Amino acid sequence: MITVEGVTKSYKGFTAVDDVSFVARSGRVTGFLGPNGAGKSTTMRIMVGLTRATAGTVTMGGRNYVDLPNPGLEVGVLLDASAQHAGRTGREILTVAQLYMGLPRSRVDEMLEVVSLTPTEASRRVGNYSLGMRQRLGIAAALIGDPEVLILDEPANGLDPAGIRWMRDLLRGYADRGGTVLLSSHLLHEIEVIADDIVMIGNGRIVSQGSKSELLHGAGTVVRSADLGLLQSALSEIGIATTRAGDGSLHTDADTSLVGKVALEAGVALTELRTEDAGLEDMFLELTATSQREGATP
Ligand SMILES: Nc1ncnc2c1ncn2[C@@H]1O[C@H](COP(=O)(O)OP(=O)(O)OP(=O)(O)O)[C@@H](O)[C@H]1O
Repeated sequence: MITVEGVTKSYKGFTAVDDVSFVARSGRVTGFLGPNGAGKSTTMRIMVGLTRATAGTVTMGGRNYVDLPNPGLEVGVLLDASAQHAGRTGREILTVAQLYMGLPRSRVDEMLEVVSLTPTEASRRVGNYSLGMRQRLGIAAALIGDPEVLILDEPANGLDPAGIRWMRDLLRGYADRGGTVLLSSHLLHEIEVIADDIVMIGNGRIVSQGSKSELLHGAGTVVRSADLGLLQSALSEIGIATTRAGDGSLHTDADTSLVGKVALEAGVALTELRTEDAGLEDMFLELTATSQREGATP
């Protein structure tokens, strides 16, 4: 579990992270979402002691990262896949981590296999790796100590579709075995597919957080019928506004039970009645509108 409490980071009068608090729970994948410059990387750097917070604390399993005696055994970190020594081979980088953490030598080959780097690739210098290969190596280095917590900044960057699917399955399995995964992304679809919980940040402040189902649920009702005109007027008589979508369905903010009742009383047979899920993209653009460079209107 990661507990972030009141974390603030100011740079000469500019507040990059402003009183951020959230919990990433064990057994769950927590997606940390926000537009460019929102403060995701700064918050993650603070978590692992690379940037000093102006205020606030971050603990993992109750302790500060900097106080962990052998941090790689407890927290796996991938902040910047290109930050590895370009002159070392992939195998050397994992071997350094293995020696440093006091792990058996066999862990290196195990990890290369987990991230699908071939022996030939592992013997090439990292400076010649593609971005996707660096991400794979970075994930291997994060996982090598079999930690309980994973902190990954944009891990899907540079991965091909098969690589993204592989990473998704890997992180899902990791969380299902009780691990805590915090991953930042601005790839909304990725977060929508993989995350159990979502923390959204804009301009350094948390704008929304909760389980994915809570956040994306309850945006109104979608209804279909051969007689939508009659239903529309029955709803409008009791003050419920509706809109017709291009696909022929009717949308309203009222909840499904009320719409169903009105339809029954009006004698309108429905072919579909369901809660409308808010799309993550719409929600993201709306909640982070003030920090979007391109404005909020899609
Ligand atoms: N060392 C620093 N000095 C001054 N400002 C900084 C420093 N580090 C980060 N910032 C600023 O803090 C803000 C948050 O940056 P951060 O890298 O945390 O954003 P991010 O959400 O990770 O963005 P991205 O999705 O683009 O990676 C930005 O405005 C950035 O310019």
